[in-house]
Amino acid sequence: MSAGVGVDLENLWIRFGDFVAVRDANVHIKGGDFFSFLGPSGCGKTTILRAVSGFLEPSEGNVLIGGNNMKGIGPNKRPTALIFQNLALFPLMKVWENITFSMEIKGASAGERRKRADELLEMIALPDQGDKLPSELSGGQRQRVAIARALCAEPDVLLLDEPLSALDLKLRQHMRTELREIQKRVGITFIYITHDQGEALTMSDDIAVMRAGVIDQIADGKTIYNDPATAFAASFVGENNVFRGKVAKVMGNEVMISTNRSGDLVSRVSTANQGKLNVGDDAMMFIRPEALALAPDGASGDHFVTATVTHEEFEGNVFNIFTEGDGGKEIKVSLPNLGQSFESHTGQPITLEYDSNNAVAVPAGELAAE
Ligand SMILES: Nc1ncnc2c1ncn2[C@@H]1O[C@H](COP(=O)(O)OP(=O)(O)OP(=O)(O)O)[C@@H](O)[C@H]1O
Repeated sequence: MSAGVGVDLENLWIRFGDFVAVRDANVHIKGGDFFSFLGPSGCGKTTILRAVSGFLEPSEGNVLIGGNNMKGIGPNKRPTALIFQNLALFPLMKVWENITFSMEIKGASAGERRKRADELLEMIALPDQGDKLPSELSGGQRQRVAIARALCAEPDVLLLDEPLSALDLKLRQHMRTELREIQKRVGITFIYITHDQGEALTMSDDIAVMRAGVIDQIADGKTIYNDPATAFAASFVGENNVFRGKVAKVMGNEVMISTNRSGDLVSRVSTANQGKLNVGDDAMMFIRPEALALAPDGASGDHFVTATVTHEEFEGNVFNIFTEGDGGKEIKVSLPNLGQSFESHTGQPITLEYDSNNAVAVPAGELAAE
């Protein structure tokens, strides 16, 4: 088992002509971690992966693998292996031959190759499947074979470019667990890129949230979900309700934000922004649908929002109430279904309460597209 080799991006800039695809990225990926770059299409994730694998030279800055600067080192000389969405297994080769293709090129004997293939098949939980053809496996099994093939070359770092996106939803969800388990077993560094927040949250030790070439936040999934650093991170990862306004008062790590429609609201300031929100600043407050609750009649104060219910839906595990709130923006409330009866509120005004610890304020900024 490898101790894991770290990867560092230092002041990395990547330009295509005048277009800046990656802007001053600084990332430290710990050896043996499962690290994800998460962001919408076109934000620069693949470009970063290409710079790590050596298929692209950065315009400025450095890529370090295991502390070694990779400048001028070509892709086949780097201790990395890359897995794409398109697996490209050789259809006429048996599974074990596919897995050990890199050894065959180096002249390893059939006996050695078979032994290594069997070890790797064990690793990906597909023992006894080596003599099949790729077409005799399921999509998820083929994906695991592609991983085994990449691992056979004994990379220090495995780079995965949206490897699950061609699979159907159920399989994709199942493969998250599989991938994470394989990564723990081999103990090498995985760098994963995805636009799917569910994948990033379930598998990663740490996540870099990217927006238009810029890394907004690097943290573990729980921190990004509960304590986002920017309006983009708050709105891209998970569902969130946003309230816009100006900071009316600063009270330690809390602020009071005055909004046009909902009055004054009190919120915790996200950790990354503590001390940075001042009176008069444009701010955004985010509250998750599950952090809002129906308030008892006659509630008042600054932990309450009033809104009019537009429609409701029953989703099985939760009952969703959609309301028109601040500036006509929709506010969603998700109440857990604990077997209680739900009274319809459609068309009625309601009051929603929240705990200021579950609300988070950041400077006003760009929101993720809906
Ligand atoms: N060779 C290139 N020449 C010019 N522009 C490029 C080149 N490669 C990428 N880009 C641009 O750089 C930006 C980032 O591209 P990149 O492929 O890294 O995005 P991404 O986040 O991986 O998106 P997706 O999830 O759609 O793959 C895009 O706007 C893309 O058009």
